[in-house]
Amino acid sequence: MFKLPKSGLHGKLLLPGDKSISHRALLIGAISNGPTVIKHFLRSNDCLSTLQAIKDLGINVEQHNTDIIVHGKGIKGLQQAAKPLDMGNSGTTTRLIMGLLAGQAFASELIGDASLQKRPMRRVSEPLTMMGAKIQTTDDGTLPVKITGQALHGAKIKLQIASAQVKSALILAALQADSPSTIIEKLPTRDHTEQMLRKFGANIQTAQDQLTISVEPHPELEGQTVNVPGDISSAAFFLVAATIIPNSDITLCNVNINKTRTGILNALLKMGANIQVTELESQGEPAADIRVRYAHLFPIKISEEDIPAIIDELPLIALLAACADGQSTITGAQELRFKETDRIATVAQELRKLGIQLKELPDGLIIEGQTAWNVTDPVLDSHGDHRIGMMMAIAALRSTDDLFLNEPEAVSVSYPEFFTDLNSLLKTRKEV
Ligand SMILES: O=C(O)C1=C[C@@H](OP(=O)(O)O)[C@@H](O)[C@H](O)C1
Ligand SMILES: C=C(OP(=O)(O)O)C(=O)O
Repeated sequence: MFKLPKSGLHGKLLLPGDKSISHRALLIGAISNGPTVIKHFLRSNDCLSTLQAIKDLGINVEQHNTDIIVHGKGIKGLQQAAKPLDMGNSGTTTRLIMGLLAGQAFASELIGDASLQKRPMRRVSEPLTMMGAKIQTTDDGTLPVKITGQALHGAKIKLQIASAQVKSALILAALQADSPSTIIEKLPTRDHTEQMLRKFGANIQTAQDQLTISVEPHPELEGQTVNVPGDISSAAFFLVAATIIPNSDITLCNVNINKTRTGILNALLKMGANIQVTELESQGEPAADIRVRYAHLFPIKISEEDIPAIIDELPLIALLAACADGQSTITGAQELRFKETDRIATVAQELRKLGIQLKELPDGLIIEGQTAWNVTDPVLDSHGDHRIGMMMAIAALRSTDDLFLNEPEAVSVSYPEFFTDLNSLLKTRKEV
């Protein structure tokens, strides 16, 4: 159990690399010709699952701390793995690799940890079947998944849920099909796969509606250098911490500000947060330094069309709402129930321990702001979910009680240095 610190935040922080971009750089590097150099790669457990998977598929990888060189062998260069591929805790690895392996000339099996074994995989296997894929899940639609690689055909597929993982799996399969494919999203989701594949030489068009994606098969993908910007989903914990802890003033450096990811900035600004974004020159995805200071907060309404750009930050929105001046609502977020934990349930359960009043909806939460935080249980729990653990560590900074966190090590899934970085921002304040 970990005793949680209390203080305001000051100083500067360089965020670790973006998780979504790190996964994609490994996978796309593996199926490209020649070396791909990944700079500022995120060495978290989830990305290391992807790294191990491509090694198991016969790809040589050089590792120099956060610089990685992937020696890609082209789209037909992967080899059958000698054993089931272990996806660990990573939904992104699993779903993207399902699309990649569906069109290969060999069979694969995917396994994962207890949390990942509960997560739905038919959302990927069913649309892939429309391209001719042969994928078997358990009767519950979960891992282990068996993929018998097939010759795939192009298809027009309309997605039923807004998911970048599902979209990316279909794009990776469509690259291997016998004719062009069209994928139509329900709502625009993060577009790192499309952006990166274009950079590597693929012909992928996104229509003006931002929903319709056309994929030409069999591109000549050439290895590239990928500069991974800082992860806005990791920066979000400190954006929120500095906003809710009086006297805080921090600058988060080199944070990715891809518009499909900046829902947290938009929400903070709507709530009255004190944020300055200074865009940096960048050779890859856009990045910025973000200064944030303590502010008085107003309530917010988050609804379905807002969700994709803020999906992983919704637990933090619940915390912000608890500090705001009135009642906030999150709706249209049923996808939260299919993450590492059911994040509607775990957010409600954990924030209630601090005395925060909230109501669970099937697809979201109603949160009462500025109710007295009367701690009813000082032992908080990550439930093995990195984002819940980090959100509760930030919530604990607002409470005057001594609080503890169970399973703090879950943070390593996306942010192994989280507590070190948090402590550095707290220590800086003492020196001021
Ligand atoms: O494509 C990605 O890298 C991700 C997409 C999102 O999942 P969904 O596609 O299930 O919304 C997000 O929650 C996850 O952390 C990363
Ligand atoms: C949902 C997440 O990741 P994944 O789906 O890759 O497990 C996350 O990082 O919050």
